[in-house]
Amino acid sequence: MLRSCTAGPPGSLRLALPAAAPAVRRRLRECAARIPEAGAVLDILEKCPERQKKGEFPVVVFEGLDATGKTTVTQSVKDALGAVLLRSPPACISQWRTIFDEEPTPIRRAFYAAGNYILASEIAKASTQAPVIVDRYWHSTAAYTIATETDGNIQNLPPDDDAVYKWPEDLLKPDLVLLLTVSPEERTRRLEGRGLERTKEEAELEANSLFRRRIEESYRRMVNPACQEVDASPSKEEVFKTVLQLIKNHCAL
Ligand SMILES: Nc1ncnc2c1ncn2[C@@H]1O[C@H](COP(=O)(O)OP(=O)(O)OP(=O)(O)O)[C@@H](O)[C@H]1O
Ligand SMILES: Nc1ccn([C@@H]2O[C@H](COP(=O)(O)O)[C@@H](O)[C@H]2O)c(=O)n1
Repeated sequence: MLRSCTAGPPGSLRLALPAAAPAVRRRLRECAARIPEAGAVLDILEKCPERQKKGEFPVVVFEGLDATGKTTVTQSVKDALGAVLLRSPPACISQWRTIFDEEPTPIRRAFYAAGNYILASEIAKASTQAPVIVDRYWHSTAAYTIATETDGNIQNLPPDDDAVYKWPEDLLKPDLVLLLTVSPEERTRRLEGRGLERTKEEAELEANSLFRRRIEESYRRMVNPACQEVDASPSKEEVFKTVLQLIKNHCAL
């Protein structure tokens, strides 16, 4: 039986963050008798071909804390490029999200990791037809896991060259990952302006500035692909222009 991880040695982090698809499947299988939805996610995952390949169109991922503007800018970029917009976790499993959000870390993160592998099949297919814009992918799963499984300030994060910052070898890689950042004050303004009910994790993000800093720093330490940071504090129009230019420069569109 899987137990919840507490902050502590790198071993607990390794247990929390499955490093490849076989580990994700194993973890879902282990809890499927108790959580039928884990069996349902596993069934979908097992129908996805392994080691998905990208099509000829670019794949651009947007990452960042909640309320940094991902939904807003991804929608505009999608319209401007005639792209396909996908998000993680994908729609086919998102109805089970609240169930997994209540589970101990290893099971919860196995759900999000499975979502990334299922999303990879959608990206592979869509990128043969049009550019693909993705709202959260592996970097979110990794950064939130690392931040949850460590304590205190960013000095307590695993060192820069730790394997937790590496992209899983068997997961389809995007061409570009843009990390949207805004000041904590601006983020709070946007959260308040949006006025949606907050999840437990969002409430913790609000209350705990160290947690927020660990997430952002973990994003910054991710490698191959690394995140390209974008200051998302300007107006929606300006952020959109900046992002579109970055995509055009990087992806030769
Ligand atoms: N550049 C901007 N300037 C001012 N307000 C913005 C900007 N971009 C987004 N907003 C507003 O901030 C709020 C949060 O934006 P949005 O929902 O796009 O963030 P998000 O990163 O997708 O959040 P989540 O991860 O929680 O879904 C919304 O009310 C949106 O209208
Ligand atoms: N690839 C992903 C996507 C999401 N998460 C978790 O979900 C939370 C944010 O989701 P939103 O729908 O509010 O954007 C985030 O806090 C992560 O815990 C994930 O782990 N991996």
